[in-house]
Amino acid sequence: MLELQGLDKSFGAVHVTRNVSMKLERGERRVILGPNGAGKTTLFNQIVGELTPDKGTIHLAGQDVTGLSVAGRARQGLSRSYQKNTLFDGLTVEENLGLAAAVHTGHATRLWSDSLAKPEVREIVAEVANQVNLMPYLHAKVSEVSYGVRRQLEVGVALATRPMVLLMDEPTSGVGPEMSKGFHDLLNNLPRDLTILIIEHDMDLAFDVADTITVLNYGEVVFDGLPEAARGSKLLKEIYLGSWEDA
Ligand SMILES: Nc1ncnc2c1ncn2[C@@H]1O[C@H](COP(=O)(O)OP(=O)(O)OP(=O)(O)O)[C@@H](O)[C@H]1O
Repeated sequence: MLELQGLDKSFGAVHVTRNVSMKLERGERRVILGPNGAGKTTLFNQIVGELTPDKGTIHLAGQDVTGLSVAGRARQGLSRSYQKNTLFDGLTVEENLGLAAAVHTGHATRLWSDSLAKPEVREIVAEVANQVNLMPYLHAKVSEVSYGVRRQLEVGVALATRPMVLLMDEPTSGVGPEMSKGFHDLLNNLPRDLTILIIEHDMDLAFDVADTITVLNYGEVVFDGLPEAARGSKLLKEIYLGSWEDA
């Protein structure tokens, strides 16, 4: 579903991504782990289209999307859940989901209340609100909901574009252990045919939600395999200086 081949990226003399390749099958949930500075975010930005790789290709459902913009990739089914604040604070949760769905379905018009009334848009909003447990908050303004609900909504907005592949950059950063657990449950309850790639440095999340794990170190893939194998890997213990055993 998503295939990266030989992605290479340098900033001046700093070689940040080194010949990174991986393949995600449909429905696979893969977590990319790595210590600070390993190049995770730089890799993520190449996949979503915010950075152009110096070398290598990105294929989505068999199509080469390496030359496409962020929006072009989104149209092909690659959606990103933003950590950055991309929600409309003055609008309700329902309106935020509706706008994403309206843009995706081509129903976005100047009079956006009309867009939100379209049956196709309403259907997506209801489906996504259920998937990410937002039903109780639909009519609340984003500015009034908790940080945790905002994070759920960010995932919901990404899902409202009906992606084939969902990318997330450190989805539980900044949330406490309880909320983090709720987020793990949310991820585990998403449709099984959705392919998910998560960049993370929290090993708990990786072991809880991942089917497969890739570990980056100094921009290079040093592990690619099943979570059980990752747990037993000496190399990974070294990279994480013992913290691995606490995972
Ligand atoms: N635009 C840039 N210009 C120069 N160097 C950069 C740029 N972006 C990233 N780097 C460098 O590339 C390296 C990898 O950074 P990156 O943010 O991709 O790592 P990371 O694994 O996501 O780290 P973290 O977990 O701390 O977010 C770092 O040494 C960083 O300083």
